[in-house]
Amino acid sequence: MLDPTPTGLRSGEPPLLQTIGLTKRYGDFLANDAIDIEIWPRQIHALLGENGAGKSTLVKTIYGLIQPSEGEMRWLGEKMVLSGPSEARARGIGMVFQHFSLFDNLTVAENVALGLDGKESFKDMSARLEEVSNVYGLPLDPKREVWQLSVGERQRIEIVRALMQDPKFLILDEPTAVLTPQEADQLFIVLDRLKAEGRAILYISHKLEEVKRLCDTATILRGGKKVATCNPQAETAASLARMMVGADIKEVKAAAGRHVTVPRLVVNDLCLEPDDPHGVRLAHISLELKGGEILGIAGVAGNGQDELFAALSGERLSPDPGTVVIDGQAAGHLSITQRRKLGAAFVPEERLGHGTAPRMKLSENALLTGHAASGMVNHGFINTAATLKAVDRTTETFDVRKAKRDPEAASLSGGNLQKFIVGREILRNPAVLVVSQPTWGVDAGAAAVIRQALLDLAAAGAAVLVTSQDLDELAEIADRIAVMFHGHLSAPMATADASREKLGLLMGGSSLEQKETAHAVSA
Ligand SMILES: Nc1ncnc2c1ncn2[C@@H]1O[C@H](COP(=O)(O)OP(=O)(O)OP(=O)(O)O)[C@@H](O)[C@H]1O
Repeated sequence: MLDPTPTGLRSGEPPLLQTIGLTKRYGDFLANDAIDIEIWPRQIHALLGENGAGKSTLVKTIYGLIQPSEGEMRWLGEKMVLSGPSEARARGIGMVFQHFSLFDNLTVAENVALGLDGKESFKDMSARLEEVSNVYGLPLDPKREVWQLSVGERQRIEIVRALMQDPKFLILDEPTAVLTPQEADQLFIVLDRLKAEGRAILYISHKLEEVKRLCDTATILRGGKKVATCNPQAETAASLARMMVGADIKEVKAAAGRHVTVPRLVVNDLCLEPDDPHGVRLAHISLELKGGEILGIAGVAGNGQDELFAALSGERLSPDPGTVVIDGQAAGHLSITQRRKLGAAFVPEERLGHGTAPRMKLSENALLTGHAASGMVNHGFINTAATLKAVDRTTETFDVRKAKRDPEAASLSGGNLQKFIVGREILRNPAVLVVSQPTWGVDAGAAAVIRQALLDLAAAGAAVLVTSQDLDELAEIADRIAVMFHGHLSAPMATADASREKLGLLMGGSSLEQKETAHAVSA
């Protein structure tokens, strides 16, 4: 194994941060088991591991959010005990979380102000916010309210807020999980710049190709223990995955000769005004999805995907029932529960709050979406055993790792919660599944399990609509791909014809015809 310590840094200088035997217990469960890690300036250090391996636990300890059960941390060689994140920030440790800690009804600037230590006036802080966001090429309008922003823009707030504290060491928890390829490229430029400025970065990601491209060293956790330190550039994505999982990852395979049947989800000329002034107007959306098919919807976040999800799921009703047809029944005017009774299932993009109620147990969450169409409620009484059985089935099939049988949703690691939500809906055997970002934050092994389950669901006759910003994911599972831009949906094309370039052009709003005409004229 290569020595990941940059040359020249060993001569007497202590690492910026060092953990020695760092351990975190939850009851009998060891979330982190005696972890030693060294963080050096001018390095992008990857922290890799399966869902539930203990990555977030480790970085939360380093950021002072949780107290270690044993072991110690050293900052520039001196013992460091943190009573909370403000102490970590005071030393120069910044963190960008996987789940955003933003208040929806406050503006960008108000949110940033709340996360800072309040030593400057609001006006000065707003000016600095604009300056930092411009310097790093992460544009933000300080006056916009957060609920109006796409997930990618929300993440930008978190990053700018962390940069405004001028950190020496920045921790990023799965920063590209919700970004488009272009947004991710922009972020990599920012990270390279931060590294060149002499800062250290700890980078959690499940995207192994991007880790190989970006990171100088990697620490790999498995089951709460450190299992390896390596130079990711000298590894392959497959060898990194093997170290994480301890075994090879199965390939996703579509069933041969999948039977395409009748239309099960039809959208007819759906036009919908947004319910907020900055939302996206859905403009004449039509699509037809047959049983046995997977249709992928690509697009930059904030182009109407959320509005389309709301119109399909029944969170927004349409005045014309015929705009959404589920299994031959006009459903545009029906509620979520009524649509579920028709055999539809929905997985929204946001896991906490939208996909699950964070403070409720998994069984209670299973009941929230499953009560309409399964045996969880008998004559008005909740069948607790049935709700627990649903949790067990999901947990076993989708390998959801958790500390006890029926924990609160919020206690699950991000990827495990996603496996739970997607699994819960797939196991209901829906006729129609509408799913947004199915593998957001999910590790490579679990992503393969979820993608395979979507393919199997289609093979069993369901119509599956997948919205994803991950073009590789769509290429792997979708039969056809359409692109959303400014509330319009392009005509779906066969996945074999959907090159990254064609999709990228549509995602940027330029029509292919225009491009071709321009080519013809200039030729
Ligand atoms: N407050 C808590 N109470 C009980 N168990 C917890 C708590 N927080 C985390 N855990 C458990 O500790 C384990 C490690 O979780 P952690 O969030 O650190 O994993 P992770 O590697 O970051 O996973 P992911 O990639 O899914 O985000 C998980 O099994 C999780 O259920």
